[in-house]
Amino acid sequence: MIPSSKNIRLFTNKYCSSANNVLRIVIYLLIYSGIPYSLSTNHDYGGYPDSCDLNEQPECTQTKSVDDKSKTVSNIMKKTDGHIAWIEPGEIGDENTFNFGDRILRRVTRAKDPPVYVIHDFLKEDEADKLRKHALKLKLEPSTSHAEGITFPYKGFGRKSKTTWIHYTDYDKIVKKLSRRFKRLTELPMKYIQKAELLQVAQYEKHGHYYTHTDSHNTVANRPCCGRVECEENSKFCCQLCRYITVMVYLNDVIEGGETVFPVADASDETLKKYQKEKPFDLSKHCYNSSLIITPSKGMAVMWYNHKLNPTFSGLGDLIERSYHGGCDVKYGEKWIANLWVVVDP
Ligand SMILES: O=C(O)CCC(=O)C(=O)O
Ligand SMILES: [Fe+2]
Repeated sequence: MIPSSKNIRLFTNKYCSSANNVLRIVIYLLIYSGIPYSLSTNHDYGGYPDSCDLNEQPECTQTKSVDDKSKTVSNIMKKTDGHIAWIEPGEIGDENTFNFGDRILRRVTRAKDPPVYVIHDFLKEDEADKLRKHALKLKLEPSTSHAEGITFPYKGFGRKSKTTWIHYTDYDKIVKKLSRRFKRLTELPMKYIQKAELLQVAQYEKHGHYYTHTDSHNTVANRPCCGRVECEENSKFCCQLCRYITVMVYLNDVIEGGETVFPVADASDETLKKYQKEKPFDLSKHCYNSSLIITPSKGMAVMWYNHKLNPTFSGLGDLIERSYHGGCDVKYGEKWIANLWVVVDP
């Protein structure tokens, strides 16, 4: 019998729908067994629905992709029951992709200890320009080192730049949904971005630099985190630095110099000890001995962890000793950066 088109339709409907069902079950089993995640380190964490990003509704913490990941990648802890994300760096060169609607961005591992990631084109050229223009309008003042004398050994001469600060409600107006971009990148709940320190914009002119330092330090009991309280500038006993993550974005291309360096990233214990003993923090002399050297590129973000999490993954842990870093001399041109310091209470 020659099958009529109606018969073919019935046949295909019947068998294709059961084939579809089988396929569905296989996909379901694969997803819930975690096999896709254990087979690949190149996860796409970019799939959160838009509606989930801004207001942190409880259901947003329960999206399937989050649950899948927390089942299979145990060290990526999510905000359910108070856990805070710590993104495992994997191997150098590993990358995760993010879908930002009109473009795909890649978060690439550049170091494992501390975990350092770079994200090219995190800001578009015109967005970086707008932030710089806004900072100029606000007027930049000669930089001081926060909590001088605690994290920074030079009392002033090791940092040559100017800075100003922008609240998230303002930078979100200048660069649409930038706070949401920070949230996606850090994989932290929005409240950590909104309660981060103000966004610092810094301008280095020729010969500008920032010698080796850590952005944070080990915390002490009974002192609030800076960014949570109003303090007199440099009054180191009023607050303490609790900067879990730094996200630094280059706002221009530097003609020559101005590299960001991590002198002892991934170094052996022996090298770290020697570094801490000899303190070759003067980057005008020691820039290029660093184990990780990042060349500024307009719009690129560099993200790193300054602290581990405490053993329950619910608060700030120890300072990561190898998070020493700094900015080398700008040899020609100038250098602009924006720093977001995400605060987590101990
Ligand atoms: O300028 C750089 O590359 C590093 C800046 C920095 O470490 C800071 O502002 O804390
Ligand atoms: Fe720094």
